[in-house]
Amino acid sequence: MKIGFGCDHVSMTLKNILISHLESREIECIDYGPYTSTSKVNYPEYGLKVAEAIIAGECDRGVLVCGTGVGISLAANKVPGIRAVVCSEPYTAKLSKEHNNSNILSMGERVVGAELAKMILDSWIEAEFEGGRHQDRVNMIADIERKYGAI
Ligand SMILES: O=C[C@H](O)[C@H](O)[C@H](O)COP(=O)(O)O
Repeated sequence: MKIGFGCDHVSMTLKNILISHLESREIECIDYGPYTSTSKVNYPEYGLKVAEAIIAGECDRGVLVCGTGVGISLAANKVPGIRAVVCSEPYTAKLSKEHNNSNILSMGERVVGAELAKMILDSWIEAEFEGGRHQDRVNMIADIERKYGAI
């Protein structure tokens, strides 16, 4: 499994901690930036980079971090086929994969501590989409994208 990472200027510390955590589990990570925290950046740019990398098949899933996890996930969700979720506890992260087939997990560096963030990430990485009735509902989300000409 290959995981793409993106963040903004307030969330590089948590991004780097999460990359090291997954690498220690021998999970391949691709960092789509930013790579320095010296200047302010705009989260939509990095949400888009990771979302497009998933759609292009460069990585299987993505992890995004900003102050709250909200802005960067909103941006990623504008890319058709992306289902990005903001989580601040492991239960929602797990169910977002099992039921909603989320392909991006987003968290807030100003919201969750590093140890909790690792737990949230682990529960999401280990979860698998259950399909069945949940596939029908995910298909209905794609129908909404189709209705508005996004796919
Ligand atoms: O949803 C947006 C994120 O939380 C951003 O990380 C946040 O808005 C950045 O704020 P500032 O530019 O004031 O550091």
